Amino acid sequence: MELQEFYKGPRGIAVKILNRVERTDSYLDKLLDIELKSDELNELDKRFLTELTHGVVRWKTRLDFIIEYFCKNKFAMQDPNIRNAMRVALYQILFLTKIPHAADVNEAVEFVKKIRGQKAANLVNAVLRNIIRNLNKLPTPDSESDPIQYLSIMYAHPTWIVKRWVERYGFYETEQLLSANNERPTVVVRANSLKTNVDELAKLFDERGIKYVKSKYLDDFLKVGHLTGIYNLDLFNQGYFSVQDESAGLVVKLLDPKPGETVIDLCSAPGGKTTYIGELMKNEGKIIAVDKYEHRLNLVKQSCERVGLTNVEFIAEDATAVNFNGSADKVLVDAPCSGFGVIQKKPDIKWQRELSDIKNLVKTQLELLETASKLVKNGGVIVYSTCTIEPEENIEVVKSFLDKHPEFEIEDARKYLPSDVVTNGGYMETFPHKHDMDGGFAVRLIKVK
Ligand SMILES: C[S@@+](CC[C@H](N)C(=O)[O-])C[C@H]1O[C@@H](n2cnc3c(N)ncnc32)[C@H](O)[C@@H]1O
Repeated sequence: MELQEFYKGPRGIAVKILNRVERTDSYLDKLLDIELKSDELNELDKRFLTELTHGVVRWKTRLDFIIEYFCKNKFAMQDPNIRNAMRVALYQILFLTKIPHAADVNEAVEFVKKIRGQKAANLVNAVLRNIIRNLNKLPTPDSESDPIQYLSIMYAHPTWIVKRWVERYGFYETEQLLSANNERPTVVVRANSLKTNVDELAKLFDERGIKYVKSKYLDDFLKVGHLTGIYNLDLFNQGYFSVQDESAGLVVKLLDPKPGETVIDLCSAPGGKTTYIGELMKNEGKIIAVDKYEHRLNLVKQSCERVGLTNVEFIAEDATAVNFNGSADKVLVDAPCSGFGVIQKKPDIKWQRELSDIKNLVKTQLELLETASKLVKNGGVIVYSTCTIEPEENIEVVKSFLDKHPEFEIEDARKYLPSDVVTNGGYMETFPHKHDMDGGFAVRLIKVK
């Protein structure tokens, strides 16, 4: 029998995806997307598959710590199929408590028996049943002797990140941040003002039985909870709304695009901010959407079409290499970054990034700002933003840029944004544990001469 034949159903496919994430550093969502597009699973199973893969990646080292303890340190040496089948089972035992534990164990045992034989299945069975018997006395690392290791395991984040955050925020705030990062992400949508308004969209959601609350930060945003299948809704396909986190929406509010202006979006794909910019400009004026990768720029094109924007030009180009002068009113640099503000949505990021990535990204971020400085007119505005909370990629980049460019200065973000997302330095900083949205950074720079 081909190995592929074993990876059936949501649990089997989850193991296949998790094996590949571990082996190849592939992005979880890309692998998941392939499976979600196939007809092999029904809607319910697709949701379950997403829950299992995200859940296991989110809690990986916590799950491993428990299994390793009950495996008497033989877990790490097991074949990836066995390890991931056990993680999938333990994730269900700990976090999806509606499913009877016996079913979680049986599925894992049967899968391992087929793929690795009876002896391996016996080990899986014995360990998982032992864990179930000891659910009220699971092992925990000692928080006193090694607080970093404690947080790192209990909240499943790499030690090097935890260490950085404890140094920056202290133990208790780091614990809150790590805990918020492990929440299931909330889906937030933005009403498309070209086609509807937030009250009408709310009514349309009511008619479809979709629950929501209004965003407390943005008038045109609704938070719809943990809804899956949002992209399949008729209203989405008809362009009535886009899915966008509030932190991303706030970046566009800070840019404050107006009808008739010329706005350049230097890192535009997949287009969440481009479309919001276009909606606020009421489809009047010009937007130039740039991205380094043609295939990603196509996503921006599709989104613009879906929401009904007709004033967007698309340029697939490395924005650090373009050498042209411009006279844009506004330039958005939504830079590639480490993504540590979006760990809720992309839990694999925390395991894939290394400290050296941050240093390499800073170079590109500064180069992008350099390009932006040439494209914006006197009196014009650059907004520099990221979806990370790492100062090296945020305010430190801005400081380096301003040292070299005295013709720019920071304009206080309070003029555009609610004050609780603005720091004393006048720039936006958001955090999952403080604002219940993605972590992010944005600063508004004016070219004063
Ligand atoms: C954070 S994402 C942008 C998200 C987008 N603004 C949105 O709101 O949907 C960063 C984007 O920058 C693009 N990018 C990376 N390096 C670039 C470069 N040198 N020039 C232009 N685009 C670049 C990536 O392809 C990626 O699409």
